[in-house]
Amino acid sequence: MHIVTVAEMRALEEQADRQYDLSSHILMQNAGKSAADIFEAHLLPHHSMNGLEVLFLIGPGNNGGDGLVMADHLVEAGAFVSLYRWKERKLTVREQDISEAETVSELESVLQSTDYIIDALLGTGHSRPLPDDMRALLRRVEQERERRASLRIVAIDLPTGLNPDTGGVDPGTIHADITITLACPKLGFFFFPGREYLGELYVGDIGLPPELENHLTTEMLTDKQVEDLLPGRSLNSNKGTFGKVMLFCGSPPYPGSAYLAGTAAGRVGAGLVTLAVTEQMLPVYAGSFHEATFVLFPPEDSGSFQRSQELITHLPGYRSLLIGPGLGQSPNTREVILQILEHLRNQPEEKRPRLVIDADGLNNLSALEHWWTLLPSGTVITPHPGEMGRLCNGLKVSGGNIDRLELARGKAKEWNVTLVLKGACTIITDPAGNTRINWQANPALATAGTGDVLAGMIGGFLAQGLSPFDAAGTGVYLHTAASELVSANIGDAGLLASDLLPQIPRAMVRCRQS
Ligand SMILES: NC(=O)C1=CN([C@@H]2O[C@H](COP(=O)(O)OP(=O)(O)OC[C@H]3O[C@@H](n4cnc5c(N)ncnc54)[C@H](O)[C@@H]3O)[C@@H](O)[C@H]2O)[C@@H](O)CC1
Ligand SMILES: Nc1ncnc2c1ncn2[C@@H]1O[C@H](COP(=O)(O)OP(=O)(O)O)[C@@H](O)[C@H]1O
Ligand SMILES: [K+]
Repeated sequence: MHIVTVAEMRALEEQADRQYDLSSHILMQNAGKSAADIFEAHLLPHHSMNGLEVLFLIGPGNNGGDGLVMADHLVEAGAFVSLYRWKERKLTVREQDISEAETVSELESVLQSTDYIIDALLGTGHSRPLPDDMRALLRRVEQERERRASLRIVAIDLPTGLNPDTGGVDPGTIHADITITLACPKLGFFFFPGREYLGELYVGDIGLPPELENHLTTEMLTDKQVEDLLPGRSLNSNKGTFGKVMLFCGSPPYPGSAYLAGTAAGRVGAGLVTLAVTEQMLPVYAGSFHEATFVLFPPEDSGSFQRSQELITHLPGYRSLLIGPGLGQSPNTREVILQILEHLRNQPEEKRPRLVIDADGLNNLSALEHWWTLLPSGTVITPHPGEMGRLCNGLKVSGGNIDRLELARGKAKEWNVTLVLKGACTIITDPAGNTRINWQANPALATAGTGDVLAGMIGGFLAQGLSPFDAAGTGVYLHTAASELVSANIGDAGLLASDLLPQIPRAMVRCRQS
């Protein structure tokens, strides 16, 4: 599903008119019908439209027009609809226009009884700050919701005052419980603070021919897309079919990282997981990770060449290699990484394992000038904002605002990598600028070790033959989907990274069933 800027959305609408005779009027009819259908489906199975009280706040432009069409459909389906036209200060209740003098008190009484308020004030045409009286109206709606927890607010296309290009919000913008956006999600939905204002997001089809979107390169990850990307599982398969993953991860202070990443690689379906560990570390893993095999690695005080050669000797036959989680930072470790990278660069592409570098793999590299020139092509890197900052010479990288999109795109191209810029609404972008953004945000994931799980999942998908961009997108999406399954039981705090592991296969099943 493509994500659009306002300019792209307008261009799509213009092209639909020019090439397919889909006038603005037709698109609006489709938009209003689609919003009504989504609203009705959302109500079921607990509520029906019959007798439901719905108040529409209607703005001066096409967003208001969408609201009017939607209102007609709701009336037909049996709802009690009131319309408040903001510009004209005019209220219509059950088809009766309320006289101007009484509008204010009547609006107040409708507000106090309505089940739903539909925000069709402004959509993508919002420019300039919201006028005071519109802010006051929205504030009154917000107060009413605070008073009455059952009141629900539905935004059409977007919550009024949210900037669809940047995710900025006007001080008057209120949180929607549901946003029914039209045709495509808007770029600003994936950035903060806007992301917090949308509630549940639905996308309404307005009948734009899909081929109009062919040139768009930014997508929202969806169940359907990930389902299509998941590797097939033929009946006649063996562990070789699903690829082997090698991990160079974990060190005495951080033993759990290798376990979390390795198990995650297995949980996404990789055929075999091997940990390259020192003899000192072996007992830690042998007791907890029964399925793994091990490459015994010389200890850190032996020469880096001896260490890297041990791993390199075992690499043939491995389809992916994960370097980094829990590795620690030291000159020796950095040397080992550099020698492994040199070996991979000198291998023909079809023979070498696909590489994922995370955490201390990145931290070790970021100390070097032009570190990216050392990477083999097709590498995936998975920095969180702090690691990204280090990779960018100490730049301060934001947790979630729009700046991070341009940064990610620019750096994926400059560094020639598939870049996973982690955090709420993780961005995945490749050197050609293709971008996928994860809509899911879950604060339960903000805990140590969840990044190790993600890196392992991506390694596991690479081993199964997915391209770097697809493996990264699939891993990111299922990682949050697994966290949602955990959160369904425990809420949004208290998740341990290891809780994700058994939920990963369930997240894949859910994706396939959706
Ligand atoms: N044009 C089309 O073909 C389609 C448009 N659609 C709908 O149309 C919306 C965009 O329509 P518009 O371009 O008319 O934009 P809006 O309906 O968002 O608002 C534009 C109107 O609001 C006024 N306005 C802008 N900023 C304001 C502010 N701060 N305070 C008060 N008034 C302000 C403008 O002067 C203009 O009259 C979309 O969000 C979507 O809901 C959909 O129906 C799909 C098809
Ligand atoms: N609020 C959030 N919403 C969605 N995902 C999140 C959120 N906070 C953290 N994450 C995800 O959790 C993981 C944390 O990884 P990272 O910061 O590398 O931690 P660690 O190195 O301790 O494992 C990343 O995949 C990140 O995208
Ligand atoms: K709106």
